[in-house]
Amino acid sequence: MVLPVGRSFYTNTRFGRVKGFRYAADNGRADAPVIVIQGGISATGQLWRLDGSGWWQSLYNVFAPAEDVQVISFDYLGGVGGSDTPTQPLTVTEHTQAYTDALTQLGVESVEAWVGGSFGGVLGLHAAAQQHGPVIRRLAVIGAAHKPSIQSALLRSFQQLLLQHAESPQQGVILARALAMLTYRSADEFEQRFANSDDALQYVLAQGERLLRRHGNQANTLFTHLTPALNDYQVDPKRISCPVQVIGFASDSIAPTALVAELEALLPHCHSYLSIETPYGHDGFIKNVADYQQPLRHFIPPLKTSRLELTENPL
Ligand SMILES: CC(=O)SCCNC(=O)CCNC(=O)[C@H](O)C(C)(C)COP(=O)(O)OP(=O)(O)OC[C@H]1O[C@@H](n2cnc3c(N)ncnc32)[C@H](O)[C@@H]1OP(=O)(O)O
Repeated sequence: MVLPVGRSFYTNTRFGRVKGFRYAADNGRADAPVIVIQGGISATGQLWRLDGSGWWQSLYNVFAPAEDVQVISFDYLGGVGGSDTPTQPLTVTEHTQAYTDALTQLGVESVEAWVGGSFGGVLGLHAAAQQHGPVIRRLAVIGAAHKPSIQSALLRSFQQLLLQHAESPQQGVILARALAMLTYRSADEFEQRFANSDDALQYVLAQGERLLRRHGNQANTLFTHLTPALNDYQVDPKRISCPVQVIGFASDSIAPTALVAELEALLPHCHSYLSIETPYGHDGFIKNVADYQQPLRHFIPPLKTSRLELTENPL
């Protein structure tokens, strides 16, 4: 089955706006169960694209698009996509409330599964713990924990200092992202990948420049409106009644093994806990999908195999 696609879309993804959010929906039947998928702070709702450049492209094989589910993903408020930037930074609780309100506005009363990586996992934990909004029936938390690690909070504070002391906002973004990259990858990968620290420095600075090139001034709001929230949040796992699948990465410094194991131990209904060995650290949630896609598929309710064929818009 080939669905018509919108003017500028590469897949059958439909975009919409609700309560300041831009969202992307890969729709099956209009009444099909909803799966929410949210990525890290630099994510947009466009998870997959025909040319392979979607934010979480490797999840495409796991989920979408199938006729019997609707996959919904939001651009973050203050993020690099098309959602609004709030007048002032929101806390994680406020972000979560805004999300669940937007889902309610879309007529979603229950979410069959919330699949969240990194920031998206933190939001999923909050959404599942809150007593209002759509019911979350299953939650997959990938590379996230119920509170921030002290080291990652410290390094985010340094990112703020870099922004404040840089010669220009652009330079601030490059340096802050470069430092952030140290928290996204592991010491082992740097050891294997680079001949010396100059090569590694070139790589992380290139990542900062890449973020700036792609997103311009919006890249700045990542640091002013999103990352600060991550230094100060806590969710009580005991308030989460739905089954949770926890996926962690052995070399992750944002959600280190000790914290992820603590989350697993505190959850009333941990369906399964998977700790993946990888040199990619926190980026394991993007780079190591092949290592967890089977357990994730098993955790999420069965999807029919009648995949919708992707097509470019002929207009
Ligand atoms: C709490 C939270 O939510 S935090 C989570 C936030 N997570 C993120 O924002 C993701 C961060 N990670 C990234 O951005 C990574 O680059 C990923 C995951 C997107 C891709 O990882 P990989 O596939 O391993 O690619 P890699 O890190 O090598 O980067 C590739 C790019 O860097 C460039 N690059 C790689 N090495 C070098 C180098 N030594 N010098 C210059 N450029 C380099 C490549 O040319 C390529 O650029 P292009 O995409 O413009 O062609």
